[in-house]
Amino acid sequence: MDKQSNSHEFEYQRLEKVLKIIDNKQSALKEQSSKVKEDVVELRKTFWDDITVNMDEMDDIIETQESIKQQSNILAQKERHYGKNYQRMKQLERLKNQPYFGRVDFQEEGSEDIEKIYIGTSSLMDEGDKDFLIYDWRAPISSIYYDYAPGPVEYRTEEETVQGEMSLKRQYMIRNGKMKGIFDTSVTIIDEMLQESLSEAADTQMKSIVSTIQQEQNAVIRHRGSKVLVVQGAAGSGKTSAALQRIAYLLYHHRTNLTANQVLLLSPNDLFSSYVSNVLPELGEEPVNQQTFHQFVVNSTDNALHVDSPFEQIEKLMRLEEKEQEKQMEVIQHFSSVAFMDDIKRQLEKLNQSNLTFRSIRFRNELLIDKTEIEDYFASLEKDMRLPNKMEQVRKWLLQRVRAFQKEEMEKDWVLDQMQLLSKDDYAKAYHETEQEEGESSIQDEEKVLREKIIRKAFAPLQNMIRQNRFVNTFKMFMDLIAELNGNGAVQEYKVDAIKLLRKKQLPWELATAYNFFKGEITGHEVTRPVHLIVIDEAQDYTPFQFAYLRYLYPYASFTLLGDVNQAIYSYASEENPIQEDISLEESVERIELTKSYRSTKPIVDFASYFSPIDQPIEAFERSGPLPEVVRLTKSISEKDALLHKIEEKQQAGHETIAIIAKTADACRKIYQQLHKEIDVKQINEDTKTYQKGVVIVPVYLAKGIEFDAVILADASSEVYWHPADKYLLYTACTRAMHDLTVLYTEEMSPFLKDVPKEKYRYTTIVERQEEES
Ligand SMILES: Nc1ncnc2c1ncn2[C@@H]1O[C@H](COP(=O)(O)OP(=O)(O)OP(=O)(O)O)[C@@H](O)[C@H]1O
Repeated sequence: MDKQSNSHEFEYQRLEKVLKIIDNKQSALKEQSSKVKEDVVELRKTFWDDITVNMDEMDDIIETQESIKQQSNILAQKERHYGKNYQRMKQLERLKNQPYFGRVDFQEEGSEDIEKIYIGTSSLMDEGDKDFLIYDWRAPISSIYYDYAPGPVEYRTEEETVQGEMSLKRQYMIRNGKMKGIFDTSVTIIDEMLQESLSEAADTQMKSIVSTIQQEQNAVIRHRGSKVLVVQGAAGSGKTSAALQRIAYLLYHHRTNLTANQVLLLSPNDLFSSYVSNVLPELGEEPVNQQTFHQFVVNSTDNALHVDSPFEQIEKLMRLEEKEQEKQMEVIQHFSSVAFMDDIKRQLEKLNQSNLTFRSIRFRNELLIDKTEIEDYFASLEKDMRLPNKMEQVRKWLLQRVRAFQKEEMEKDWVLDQMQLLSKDDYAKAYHETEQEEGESSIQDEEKVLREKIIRKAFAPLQNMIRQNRFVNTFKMFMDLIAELNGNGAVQEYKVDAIKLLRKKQLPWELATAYNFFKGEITGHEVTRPVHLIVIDEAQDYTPFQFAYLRYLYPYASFTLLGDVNQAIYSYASEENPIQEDISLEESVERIELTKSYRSTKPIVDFASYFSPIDQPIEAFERSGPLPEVVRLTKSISEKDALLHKIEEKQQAGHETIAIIAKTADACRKIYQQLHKEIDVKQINEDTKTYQKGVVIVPVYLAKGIEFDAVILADASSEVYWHPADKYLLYTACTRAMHDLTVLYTEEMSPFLKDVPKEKYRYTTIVERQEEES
């Protein structure tokens, strides 16, 4: 082994050398960029100078067009070049802070040489652009760093599997370009770096985990093969982190056929979206299209509808009495199933063979085309044609009919009346138009132009209405479908209330996906952009119907689903979700399980594991911390005082992000009312867009996917968390804590907490502060 190149001295010198090269590259790039910028400015200024505009003959026109095109191409090329330089500059800036974080010495089978592979967030070549000084973490060879300890190793490239021997594996802690630590490891990735990273305080933005990716996470990130990858991962096992790294990995490896705008990342709420928004840019990638499923549904539904959110659904449900709640759950489950989707398909089949509900077409309060005429035309179309194709025919036919009306309407008096209202400018334009077309302009020609203009404008809304298929009343047909539903007593009862809501143009969440599916099957689904990769985080919160809908909309896209069956907070809504093992998906699906939990300290993971609703392996990363505290509030202390006391305690312990988690928005509001005059505290609701440090009050379902230094669970009494579905909420709430967990209750603790052995937590009773202090 080459002792010299392993010495720390060598590493310090190398770091200096690499930083110098980065500096040089930056200077060169700056110079190049300012040159390109000057070129762009100059080219924009003189764009027309190099073009000879000649419109005399057809040949001249073509030549002129050609030369404009060429000139635009040169400009676009230079602008692209400038954009690329800018991106590279940002990459170099990041490398300056931390050029690399790992090194492996690798000898390929059959080769004499041992290569020193340094790994960082992006690659760097030497001055002559011959050798890699740093390999991008996504390069094929970099995978051995994440997958192996020193010894025999292999990695896959697009073409082959390369085998060899790893003789050294080293980690560097480099901050602001300064070497802070060097660690050699003989097992997989050494824990020191991970320990350091996990012991840090919670941040308002998620960090990339590129330097400490674990082997099982690497399998998720680099997975290829099946079109659907399902990741079941314990709370805090790095699912979201791995999902974002996977997107960065795929964008890097499929540069030519996958761009950021072809990726759709579905996240649980806006707060979460903002929390993770920094990771991809930090990895040097463009942000991808990120939406909640609710936004996704709203975007493709009728503008006039109010679509309830899943949070409204859960809140409504939690407000109901036990018996009513059971009924409503039954109803929601009915509408969440793939069986209901099949019902809709059957209903559509029937509609296709009979008729749809159309709206008559009117213009200026006059009936232009009666709905019965549209019905007759629809009925005359070939029976076997699919509904969206029939609708296209109807659309074309209607537009044709409208064009004929336009001609008739041209001569009417109202057009003349409107002409009087036109401006001088309009008249002047009409004059020029006719002059250009006819050579000279006559009053009659001008009037014709002006009449056409008025007609075009007047008919535009009608044409839009036809293009947007508003001549077919999908919403009314959907209401009819709901009204005619068969189903058990609960569904029958529900129908009545649902119809009332629908009449008010309010779409309950349990019907929202179904309506979009129904509507899309009639008028065509609004899939505006090509999407090649869909990543669904918190996928356990999707109903089978919702997932089937996405698969149906994007049959050619690859899917990565990440979730945790134990955090199925909508288990109220559906007993099934796409993360479950026994869910049968049509095609081949590969599953990866992440069992190690990184977020919380070992005592917190151990504590929560006793009330995880489903028996799933979870292993805590060895990080110590205080035992969770379970506190009974006696009658002598108010909730307000108890909370203030606990918050102060956490602040004194140095925690910066402290969450008071309650079950419902109502409970959060009450707590906020009690505290906001006493301390600086923020209430998080559905509309909260950004995550801030400090003390926050948040309902469990909005704390999903996020983490806090300390969590205080406001009221874990038996009357709050009692239903089997509450167990998921309790588990989700407690696993948000990184370093410190406190659970308060009054009178009797939740039955789920009673399953935790006493030695797994500190049990205290809170008494009034004055008493305690005296
Ligand atoms: N390999 C790793 N290196 C450093 N930190 C990690 C690693 N894996 C996970 N973490 C950290 O653990 C925490 C939890 O990660 P993440 O939020 O991705 O987990 P999750 O599985 O999505 O959690 P949950 O389902 O409970 O919301 C984050 O702070 C993340 O940075």
